[in-house]
Amino acid sequence: MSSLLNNLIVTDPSGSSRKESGGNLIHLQQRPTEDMATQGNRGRLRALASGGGSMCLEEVVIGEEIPYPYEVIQESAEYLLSGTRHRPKIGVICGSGLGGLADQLDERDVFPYESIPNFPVSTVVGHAGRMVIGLLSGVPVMCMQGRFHAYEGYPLWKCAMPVRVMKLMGVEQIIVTNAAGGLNPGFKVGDIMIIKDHINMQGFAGDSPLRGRNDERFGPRFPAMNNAYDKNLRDMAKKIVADMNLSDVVQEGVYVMLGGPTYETVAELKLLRVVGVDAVGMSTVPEVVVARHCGMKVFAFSLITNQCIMQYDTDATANHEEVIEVADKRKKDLQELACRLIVKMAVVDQDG
Ligand SMILES: O=P(O)(O)O[C@H]1O[C@H](CO)[C@@H](O)[C@H]1O
Ligand SMILES: Nc1nc2[nH]cnc2c(=O)[nH]1
Repeated sequence: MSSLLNNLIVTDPSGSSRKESGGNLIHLQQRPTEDMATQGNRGRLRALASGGGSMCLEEVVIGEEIPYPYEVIQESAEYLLSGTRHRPKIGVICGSGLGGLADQLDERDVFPYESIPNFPVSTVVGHAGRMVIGLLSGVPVMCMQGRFHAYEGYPLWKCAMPVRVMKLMGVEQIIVTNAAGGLNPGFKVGDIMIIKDHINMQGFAGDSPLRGRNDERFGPRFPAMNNAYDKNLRDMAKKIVADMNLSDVVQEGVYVMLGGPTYETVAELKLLRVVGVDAVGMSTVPEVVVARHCGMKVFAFSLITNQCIMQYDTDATANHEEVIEVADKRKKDLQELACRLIVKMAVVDQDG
C-alpha cells in the first residue's frame, strides 16, 4: 500500500485531478463524474503506481460511498414518472438472459440506464441495461432489463437502489428473477426454482444494502426477513405452473448469493449444500432485502442454468455462455409464467 501511496492522484467530487506526490503518473481513469457528484462522497483517491516502468493502474477509494438519500432516489423516480403515462404497481427484475419479458410490453417507454439520473449502468452480457415501462396483458409494469451485481464493483445498496426508485414510483409488488447453479442433486438444468428463502452470505460478513443510517421513510431500522418470499404469491405461481403443465420442472428451494464473479469450488459447494442451499447465484438477495424493507411483496424464481460441479475429476466447468444459452431456451415458459402471475397479482392488488 505504501508504494501505491507514493503515486497518488486525488480526485475530488467535481472530477478534477491533481498529482499528490512524487512518482510516475501513468494513466488517469475517469469514471462518470455524475457518479461522484451525486453520491456525496468525500472524495476518492485514485492511486496510479508505476512498478519500475511497468504499466500498472490501481484505484483506491477512500472512505465509503454513502447510500443515496431519499431525495436522490426521488429525483430518479420523478424523472421516470415524467417520461411515461403508465403508473406501475408491479416491478420485475430480469436475470441473466431473461430480459425478453420487457420486450413483450405494449405501449412501452424505454429508458436506457445511462439516461436515468443517478442510475448505475449494466456491464454484464445478458443484461441490456434499460428500464422498460409498459403494459403486460393490460397491466402496467416496470421491468429492469438488466441488474447490478456486487462483482461489477457496486456496493450492495447501489445494486438494490432501483428497488427504492420503484417504490417511490408506486410499486408494491416485485418479481425478482435470476439464473443460478443447481446445487440440489434433484434439480436439472432448465428447472425453475421458486425461491422460498435465501441465505444472505454478505449479511453474515457484516455487509448489507441497508448498512448505514436508516431513513424511516423507506422502512424500519430492523426489518424482519422471515416470510421474505410471499406465500400467497408462491401458491399462485404453483397453480399457474400446474395449468401450464410445467409442474415437472418446477422446484421450490433456498437461494444463496455469493459475491462472484468466480463460480464455486467443489469444497465451497459441499459446504453450501450442508447448510441447506438449493441454488447458487450472485444477485437477488440485496434487491429482496431492500424490497422487504420498504414493504413490498416479493416473488422470486431462479432458472437453473447449470448443475453445480461437485466432482474433482472432471473437465466440465460452469460458464456464462451456458447460462445465457439455457436462459434463452426456457425464456418463453418463463415469460408466460411471469405474465400470468402479473395478471393475478394485479387482480389481488385491486381487491386489496
Ligand atoms: O443473477 P443473474 O443476474 O441472473 O446472473 C447470474 O448469472 C451470472 C453468472 O453466469 C451472475 O451474474 C449470476 O448472478
Ligand atoms: N454463483 C453462481 N452463479 C451462477 N449463476 C448461474 N449459474 C451460477 C453458478 O453456478 N454459480
